[in-house]
Amino acid sequence: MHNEPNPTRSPISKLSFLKMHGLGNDFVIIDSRGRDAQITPALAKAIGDRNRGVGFDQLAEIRTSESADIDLDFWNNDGSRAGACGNATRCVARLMMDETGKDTILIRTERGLLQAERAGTEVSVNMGLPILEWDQVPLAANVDVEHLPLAGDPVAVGMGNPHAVFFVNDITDIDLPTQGATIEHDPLFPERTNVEFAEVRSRSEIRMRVWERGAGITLACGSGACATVVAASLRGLTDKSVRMEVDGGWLALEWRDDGVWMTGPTTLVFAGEFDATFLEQV
Ligand SMILES: N[C@H](CCC[C@H](N)C(=O)O)C(=O)O
Repeated sequence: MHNEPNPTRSPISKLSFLKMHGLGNDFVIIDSRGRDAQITPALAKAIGDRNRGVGFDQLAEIRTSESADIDLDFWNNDGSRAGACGNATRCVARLMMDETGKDTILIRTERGLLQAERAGTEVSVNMGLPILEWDQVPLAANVDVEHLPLAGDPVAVGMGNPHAVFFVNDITDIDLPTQGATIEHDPLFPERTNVEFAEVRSRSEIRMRVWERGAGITLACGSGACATVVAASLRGLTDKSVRMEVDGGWLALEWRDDGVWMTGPTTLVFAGEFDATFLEQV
């Protein structure tokens, strides 16, 4: 009997990973440098299952880069791709800083080249300039991004992924699962959307809660925090530099001429290895 490899099966027999989080926004990080991409939608979904896999808000796959320190791809736990993920970018930047000893890391993501820097015990990343053209967010219709024609008068902001930011008087007064899921799937957003609710506490402080496209409620969302400071500043509600309290802690945000900078903590939780029997079932 021949022991031919089964072409329908993943050729991966063991898969090492790291679990990290930034403000409780949690990630599985897989290093695929020097080899072909290993993550498929089915594998992302299986790993992302909190009962049968490990669970994560996003999976980040590190790839060899020709133009930066690394390339980075993001997956949601429903198996869909995300064009941007600020907190995972900060987490992976921390790994690369520890690995190389450098204080500045260049990371190429789907939205372009991002620069991350050591900021004391924290990590800052420039998430790039906000996208405010309706077809680039993207939206399904040519409407005013600063006042979307939806109940609650949200602002649309693209950060390499779509966001709808709602300003509310009282953050405790929102039904996040119901409103989040409804807005995520509103036909105005052809690629669905991440949804942020923001209570402006002062010109320099915002309380924000998030419903993420493809992941649901999370304790923090870096690109969502960036979108929120842009929206608040466009509406004249805050300055361009704010402290933001999310469910998982605090981020510092600053919309500068070269992009939206976000600073916050990163935590390495553990290193693990997916077993061959788990991978074979995917
Ligand atoms: N947690 C991420 C955002 C994930 C966005 C993802 N849910 C999408 O489909 O765009 C962050 O820190 O920016």
